[in-house]
Amino acid sequence: MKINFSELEKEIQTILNTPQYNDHPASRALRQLWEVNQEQWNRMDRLTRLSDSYQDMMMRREKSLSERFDKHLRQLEKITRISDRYQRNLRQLNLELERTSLIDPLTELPNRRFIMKRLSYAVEHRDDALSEGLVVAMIDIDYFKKVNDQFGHQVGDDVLVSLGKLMNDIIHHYGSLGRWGGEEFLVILPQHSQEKAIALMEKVRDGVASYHLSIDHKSVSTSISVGISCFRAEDSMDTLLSRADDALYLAKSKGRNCLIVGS
Ligand SMILES: Nc1nc2c(ncn2[C@@H]2O[C@H](COP(=O)(O)OP(=O)(O)OP(=O)(O)O)[C@@H](O)[C@H]2O)c(=O)[nH]1
Repeated sequence: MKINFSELEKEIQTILNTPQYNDHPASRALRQLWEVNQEQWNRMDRLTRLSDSYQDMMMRREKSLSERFDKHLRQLEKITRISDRYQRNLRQLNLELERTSLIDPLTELPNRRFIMKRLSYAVEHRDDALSEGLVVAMIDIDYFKKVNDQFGHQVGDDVLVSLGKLMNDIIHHYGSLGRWGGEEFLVILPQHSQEKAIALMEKVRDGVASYHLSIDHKSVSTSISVGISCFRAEDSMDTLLSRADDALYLAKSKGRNCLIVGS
């Protein structure tokens, strides 16, 4: 049988409030039972409220912890993004720095430092057993001072850029061209016989001699002198280069617009 507690409570309350039952022997016991019951209800109620407020507190705490965790996570993501961007910029700057330390800013060809590195590599890694060896060619533009004097330094710069490109277009399939300094260039041909090197440099010399650069309705033409040096077993980088330099000097003294092989 299902007990209706609310009805039962009302019934007991009525009995306890009826004066004529006050002296009834069961009245005292019933009143005590009623008070114990009320006390237990109150305790239950306190426990339930305590448990509710404990759960509320835990939920608030969990919420605040999770909010703090999310905030830290967002900060961490922001720092990671900044650090990634910083590292990308740093890498870019390093690449730029490396590029500017090795590339001539005017002609955009390898500069003297870079071409020396390449020559040092070519000397170290040459194979003396091969029939064709390492050849260098030193190039100097003839009477370049006159170009500057006649047309101005800016036109002189344009001539250096154009000739650098023209010569590089011919040479880059076979070796490397770099700006040695001023109006001088250096060519490295890692695997060339003397004849092949002469033929190639003759093509370069001829290309420059027939080239006319037109600037402001003026035609600027130039020529180059070339000193060639082929690597010998007893050579160092210095002796190889100084033989090319001596050959260039001879080419200049022979009237320019020609090439000489160093002996
Ligand atoms: N426009 C310009 N001129 C330069 C640059 N570097 C060097 N020069 C010029 O190149 C000229 C070299 O002159 P010289 O050494 O007398 O040689 P040259 O007039 O070419 O005569 P030879 O070499 O004897 O045929 C100088 O006038 C330098 O100012 C440059 O980057 N730009």
